[in-house]
Amino acid sequence: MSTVSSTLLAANPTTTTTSTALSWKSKFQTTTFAAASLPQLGRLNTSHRRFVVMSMDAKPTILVSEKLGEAGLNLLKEFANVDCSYNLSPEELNTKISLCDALIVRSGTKVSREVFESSAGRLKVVGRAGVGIDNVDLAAATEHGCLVVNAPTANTVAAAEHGIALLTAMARNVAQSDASVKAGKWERNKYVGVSLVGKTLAVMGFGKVGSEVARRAKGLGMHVIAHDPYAPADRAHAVGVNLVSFDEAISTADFISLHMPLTPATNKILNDENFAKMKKGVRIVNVARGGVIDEDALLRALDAGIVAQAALDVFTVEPPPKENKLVHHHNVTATPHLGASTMEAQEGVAIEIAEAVVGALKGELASTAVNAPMVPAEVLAELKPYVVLAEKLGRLAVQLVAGGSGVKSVKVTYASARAPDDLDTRVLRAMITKGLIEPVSSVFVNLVNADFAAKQRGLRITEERILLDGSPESPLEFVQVQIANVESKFAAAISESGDIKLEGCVKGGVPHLTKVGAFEVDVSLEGSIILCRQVDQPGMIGKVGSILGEENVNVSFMSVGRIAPRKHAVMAIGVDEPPSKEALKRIGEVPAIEEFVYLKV
Ligand SMILES: NC(=O)C1=CN([C@@H]2O[C@H](COP(=O)(O)OP(=O)(O)OC[C@H]3O[C@@H](n4cnc5c(N)ncnc54)[C@H](O)[C@@H]3O)[C@@H](O)[C@H]2O)C=CC1
Ligand SMILES: O=C(O)C(=O)COP(=O)(O)O
Repeated sequence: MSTVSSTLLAANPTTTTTSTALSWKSKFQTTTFAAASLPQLGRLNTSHRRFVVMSMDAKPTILVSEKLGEAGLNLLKEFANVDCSYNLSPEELNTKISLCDALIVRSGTKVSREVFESSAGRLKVVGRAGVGIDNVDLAAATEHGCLVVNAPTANTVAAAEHGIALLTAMARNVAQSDASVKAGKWERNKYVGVSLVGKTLAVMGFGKVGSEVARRAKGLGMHVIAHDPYAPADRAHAVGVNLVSFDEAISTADFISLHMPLTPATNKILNDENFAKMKKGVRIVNVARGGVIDEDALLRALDAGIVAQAALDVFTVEPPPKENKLVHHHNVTATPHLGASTMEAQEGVAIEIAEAVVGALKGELASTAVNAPMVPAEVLAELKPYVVLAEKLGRLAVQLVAGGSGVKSVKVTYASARAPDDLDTRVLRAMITKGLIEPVSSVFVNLVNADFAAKQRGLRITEERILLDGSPESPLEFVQVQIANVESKFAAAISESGDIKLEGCVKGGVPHLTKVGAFEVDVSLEGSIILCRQVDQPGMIGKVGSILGEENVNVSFMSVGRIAPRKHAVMAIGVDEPPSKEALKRIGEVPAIEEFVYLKV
């Protein structure tokens, strides 16, 4: 039996059984869901603990477009159909992608906007088997609700070791002299190198790789400084490194080693202006990304003798064109993007990315998500019933809006005894957004694209916290959703402030609706709901209950909230199956009922 956790990264549900969507499944797929893991599937008779959805193919398809370590491939194959197709042209990739639920790439595949557009919504996860995600159009991924995960740790040491290999090889002309010996020459005077000990190395980007390079360079007796606007000074001090300004780093260094990501801010950060600030005879190592150097400017700096040597693992265009002058420059050592290419790193990266991709396809939150909030598994487990509550409140609230009133402004209030930094509401906000948008549009919304989807619709969601006294044992006491400046098809849902207002909480792990407008109710959000406003009087529950009974609708909960005896009251009725039109008509005809609405949960 395979179980699927309720997912936050879900595909648009094509099945009608669930509101919080499934992951990669389509309505043709056979999957057995454990009822307990999918509370949103509705109330199940205990004799029907499983849902079975018929299928043509029970496995998702994962396209692996570049060579991946065997151990990772094996993990993928246990869960999915794996299509290893290397060296695809962009057109071939665009064609294939519409048949794939996940794509795994390294640095050689450009995952452009066209890839996401061509996938027509099927692609749910892009796994980058490595660190740099500059080859993935993250904005397009997010807009298409596609999660991007990377494998940020497994190749750190390999990249750092390659940096050191290039540093030492460059200083001692290893590549050039090797070529010379192989050409039958013996040029001992030509290849006199420079020493590293006592020299200053500037590590540009003091992250995982940069700090490992620094550690190793100190072992070689170098004086190491670093520049990284975001790195904490104490982490640098722990390695015996001083963080300095960009200008100080590049102007005092004998060697510069680049370890920052390629971003708009670091693009061509080493340019003519900055080469001019460097010590004459500086040596440069780049195992980061080709794009952080203006390659034409580097060529000019090499020719002018400002840069004595460069060792480059990465290039703006990979592979670089055959006639690339940098590659052929006698003072340049070049390797074909080998930083991560050790047996150990490739196995590690493959396992790291396979686990992340499979987890994401199963609907789990990835801890290496690049374009979605990373919520630790234990926090998510605790928030799980609130996640369901959040989506249901959004879904109910939007159904209360009268046709023609555009929803533009939503306020969400979280009441909790937890300190604000001890309660991560991003997931809840995303799920409320999902609930608000999905019933009234054709888009699907998940944790990845919720904020984007809201913004695109001009939907402003503000969040407020009510800090309660008491025990912070449960993360939330209640959640309120208010929609401002709209009319409601159920006038009683309008609160004193003029907004549609719903409030809910979790009781015994089950989400409950506890307030509609100014009326307190208590109905478990497991089936669907009928809300009736009536003049409070004896016998109302019986009347409506018997109409539903006669129409064969199972009532799960009934609750009446009133302002004062014999005044207006709101009755909330939980029903297991949708009532027929006839049943609803009969409820509307009960004389004391002033208005009613049927809401799908
Ligand atoms: N050649 C290869 O095969 C490999 C290349 N890489 C490249 O190395 C880069 C670094 O990898 P990690 O250390 O794992 O990433 P990381 O995210 O741990 O470190 C990057 C560091 O760069 C810093 N940074 C950002 N903007 C900066 C700026 N303008 N100036 C200075 N520092 C800046 C960040 O604060 C961060 O500390 C990756 O982005 C990737 O492009 C990584 C692995 C293998
Ligand atoms: O992890 C990175 O950022 C790398 O540059 C490694 O690239 P690769 O997976 O070897 O194509």
